[in-house]
Amino acid sequence: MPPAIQVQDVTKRFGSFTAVDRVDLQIEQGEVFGFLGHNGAGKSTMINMLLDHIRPTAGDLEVFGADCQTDSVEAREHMGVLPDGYGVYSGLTGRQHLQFAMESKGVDGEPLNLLDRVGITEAADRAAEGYSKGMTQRMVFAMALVGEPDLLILDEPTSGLDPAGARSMREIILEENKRGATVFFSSHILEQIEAVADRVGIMHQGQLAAVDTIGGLRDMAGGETRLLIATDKLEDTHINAVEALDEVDKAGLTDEGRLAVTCAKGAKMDVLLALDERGVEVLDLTTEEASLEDLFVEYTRRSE
Ligand SMILES: Nc1ncnc2c1ncn2[C@@H]1O[C@H](COP(=O)(O)OP(=O)(O)OP(=O)(O)O)[C@@H](O)[C@H]1O
Repeated sequence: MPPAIQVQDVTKRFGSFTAVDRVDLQIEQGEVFGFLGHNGAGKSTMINMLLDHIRPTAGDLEVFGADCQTDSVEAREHMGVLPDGYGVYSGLTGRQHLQFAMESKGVDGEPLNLLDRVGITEAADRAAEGYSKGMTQRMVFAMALVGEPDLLILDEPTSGLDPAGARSMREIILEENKRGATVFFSSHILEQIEAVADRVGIMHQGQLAAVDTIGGLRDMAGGETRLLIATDKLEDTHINAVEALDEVDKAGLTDEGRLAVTCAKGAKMDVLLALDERGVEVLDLTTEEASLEDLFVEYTRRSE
């Protein structure tokens, strides 16, 4: 079984500027893969090479075993694509856009079913150029779903969507994955990726800074955790004592007067004991795992 996406040593230069720098990436069939990076990190450039809209300066890209450049027609047959910034056809309704997508893929079906799935049935017979940004995004997503593609390539799929729209998009992504589709989607909205992705790749300045599961990234980032502790009393000596513990990175007071401690995951008990020994009673304790946002900042900082 070939991988859904195989990228080997790919570089893309625009003049003297390197937009993608020696990237290797393999995505297995059935994965939901989140492609994360700041503006300008190289995400769309990678996607455009998969679609053969631009050619790599060096390296190879394959989709389901088909070379994206020399065998681009076959590669494209596997894909349903939601591009970044789709230009609608003037004068065509939403329904006609779907009909057009079906004809180009040689697929029979009822456009309304897909428009219904993305929640814009009522606008089906209005000209799409009058759609709002979110409605256009939903329509283009419906076009990507035509023909149950093996691979969904979604470039910033939630851009322009309200929170309900973003949630429904995530639900559809998971449904598509359940029926067997591999999903590759780019975003700089971390929670979107955290909510659905099996694995995450972090692009930074054209390079793939890290690829792993969210759990794996957390472990690699040191497995730190943040404790928020409400106590009956708290003096500087208590805070200093906690901060002096081996596996504690920092300890300080929050605006609400709680003790905030960043420490290794296993150090929680040491912190509580240190407080107990000094007669400080713990009234409440919450633990926060590092968010994907923290990991992202950590990785991009490290690869600079
Ligand atoms: N055709 C082009 N000519 C010159 N430079 C380009 C071209 N296309 C992209 N770039 C540059 O390559 C870099 C990567 O751009 P890319 O669009 O891939 O980023 P991105 O990660 O998709 O960003 P965003 O999140 O803003 O969409 C940017 O610095 C961009 O200016």
